[in-house]
Amino acid sequence: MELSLRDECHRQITYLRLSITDRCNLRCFYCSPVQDLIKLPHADILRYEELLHLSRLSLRLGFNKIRVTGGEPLIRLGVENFLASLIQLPDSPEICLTTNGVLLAEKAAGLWQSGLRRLNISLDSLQRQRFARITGSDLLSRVWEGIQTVQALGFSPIKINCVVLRGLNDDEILDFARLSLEYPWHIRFIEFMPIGQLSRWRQDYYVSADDMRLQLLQLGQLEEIPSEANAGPAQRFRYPGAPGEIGLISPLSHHFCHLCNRLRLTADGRLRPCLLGDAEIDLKAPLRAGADDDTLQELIRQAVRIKPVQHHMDRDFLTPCRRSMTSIGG
Ligand SMILES: Nc1nc2c(ncn2[C@@H]2O[C@H](COP(=O)(O)OP(=O)(O)OP(=O)(O)O)[C@@H](O)[C@H]2O)c(=O)[nH]1
Ligand SMILES: C[S@@+](CC[C@H](N)C(=O)[O-])C[C@H]1O[C@@H](n2cnc3c(N)ncnc32)[C@H](O)[C@@H]1O
Ligand code: SF4
Ligand code: SF4
Repeated sequence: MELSLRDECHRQITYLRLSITDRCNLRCFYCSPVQDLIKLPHADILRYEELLHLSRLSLRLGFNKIRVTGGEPLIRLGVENFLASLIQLPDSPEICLTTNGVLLAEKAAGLWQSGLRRLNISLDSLQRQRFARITGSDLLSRVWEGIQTVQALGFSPIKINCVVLRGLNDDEILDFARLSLEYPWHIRFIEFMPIGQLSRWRQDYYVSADDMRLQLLQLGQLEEIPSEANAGPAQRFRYPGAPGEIGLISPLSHHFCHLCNRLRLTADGRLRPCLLGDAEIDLKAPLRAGADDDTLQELIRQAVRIKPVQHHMDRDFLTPCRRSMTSIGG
């Protein structure tokens, strides 16, 4: 059994993100393309047993963390059983879910029973009408109810992801930050990235993590929290005495590519070495053609070998990647 996978830059690759559907029950402004994409035919989406097989092979190669995402992962039927199967895989990988929270209240008990504990929830406004404008649906109260339900059940950590958009929600940074004074949640502010050919990206919407930090300092000093093993890309802080944390995710202004530890599997079974690059390795075709485990593992190693040193986007030089965020999974 191999113990670890390192790429050409000596980065240890341990974290696999699985997009289990390209479908979503929201149409977030910063994520959905300007015109509807053709949905992947069901037959093109990896079945749960295929996802489990590829996860098992990845864990044998040294991966130890798997995040289930989408589209919206909670709209896929049977997601609770799938999570339970992932959690029971050998070597107890860390299993996490990223969701928009719309179905959390009704699914929370089932998710808890599956063994899932780690939840990242997207929430871009605490104001009802604004939430509706950003996501296309008037569902803030349902998401809030979902967050309160998972908090009461004991899920931990609960991370709230907020993509900050100038003129749309950047005046709510302090309202979000205050949640870290009241709850043990990690409130994470994310820079808007140009993803997908039909993205609504415009420079004017972009707010840098440095600007977010300046606003955050109005509420108090920010104590830096050192990163843990397996941590994601957030720089972490805490207001003195607060039960929760603040995170800044700055893919454009201060990228974290030198620390990158991840691969992504798209809903249709392509392994992406980088979120912001278009290179992909098809695992679905060989898997369905009956490729043996060695062949599939060699393809995973190949994705690690071609991982770019870093992305090449910045605010002034943008090369939006072609695929939309919903089929990559964030
Ligand atoms: N450019 C870039 N952005 C990323 C990467 N990973 C996460 N992000 C951004 O951070 C957002 C939040 O990601 P999550 O799904 O919550 O996962 P995570 O940040 O890895 O979460 P933790 O493991 O809990 O820290 C994503 O939607 C992206 O916007 C990455 O590898 N590269
Ligand atoms: C694609 S969604 C998938 C999971 C789930 N539907 C959700 O919203 O949490 C995963 C993450 O991607 C983030 N995201 C989507 N488009 C983005 C963009 N253009 N720039 C930065 N983050 C983005 C969302 O905020 C969300 O936290
Ligand atoms: S995939 Fe997530 S971020 Fe994208 S539209 Fe759906 S809920 Fe919003
Ligand atoms: S942009 Fe690519 S290389 Fe950089 S952190 Fe994200 S996935 Fe990793």
